[in-house]
Amino acid sequence: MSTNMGTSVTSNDPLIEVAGAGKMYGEHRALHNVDWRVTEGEWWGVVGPNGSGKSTLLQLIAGTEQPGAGSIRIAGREITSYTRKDLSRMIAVLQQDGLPAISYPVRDVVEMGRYPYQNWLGRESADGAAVVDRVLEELGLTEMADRPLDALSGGQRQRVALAKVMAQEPKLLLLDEPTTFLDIRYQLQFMELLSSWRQKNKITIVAVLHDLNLAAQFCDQILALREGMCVSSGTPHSLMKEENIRDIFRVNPAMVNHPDTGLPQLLLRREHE
Ligand SMILES: Nc1ncnc2c1ncn2[C@@H]1O[C@H](COP(=O)(O)OP(=O)(O)OP(=O)(O)O)[C@@H](O)[C@H]1O
Repeated sequence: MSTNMGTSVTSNDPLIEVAGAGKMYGEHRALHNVDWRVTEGEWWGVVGPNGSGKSTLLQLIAGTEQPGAGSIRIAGREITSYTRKDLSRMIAVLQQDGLPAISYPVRDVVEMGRYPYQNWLGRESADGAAVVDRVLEELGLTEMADRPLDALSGGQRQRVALAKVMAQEPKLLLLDEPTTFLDIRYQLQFMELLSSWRQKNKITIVAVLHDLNLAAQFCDQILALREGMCVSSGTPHSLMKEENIRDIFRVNPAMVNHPDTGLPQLLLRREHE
């Protein structure tokens, strides 16, 4: 197995290339024949009903599950050709409840993001402490760096989880419903933090999101799955149309344009008035 990172993407190689990917769990088909290309620097939202295969797709790209059919290529190479440590230098994953309420101090948790850069003695050659300081500062966590995680609110803990993946300095960030447990203010704050971090560091983001309005406001492109298949992909304007939403989610929507940006936003119509 090669340890050559080879993470620079040539102009022809997408950062992620999913080709004919399928995944079975026993008799259950979680994904079927998914083709998808993500170019470096893009922010994709992955949407779809419960059980449509979003998390499974993310796990294939993270390398934590193997496809039963097709292939996953990262930066032009089969994902299986990378070592686990190579992948963790390149890809960070953040789940919906990013960190459990344990008694570890904030700084220690953020430092864990530096693990992929440490040797077997737990030391790293680059100045990891400076990276951790900078990330704590950027996310407004410096004041609470010594507080234990279990003394923070869920929203603050999710900010620490974001700090930990930022300290990892990935090229690609995979997020699985990261705003699920956040109130609307923290949801927006979380997405804005991601957005400015992405602009500064030119990273690529793939985020599974249930909130279509947030997806439309922040993502460049959206991929929609239904019953394990890719049913639509494109810009928020092209995807967020009444007929698409009705078809994918089986609800009756009304679309409006955001008054600030003109981006499509969705209102739900009640079935019975
Ligand atoms: N480890 C597993 N073992 C068996 N079945 C699984 C496993 N993981 C997922 N599945 C099944 O595969 C299908 C797709 O699941 P997945 O979690 O990818 O969907 P999802 O779109 O992320 O759903 P949600 O929006 O509810 O989180 C579901 O029917 C699920 O029950």
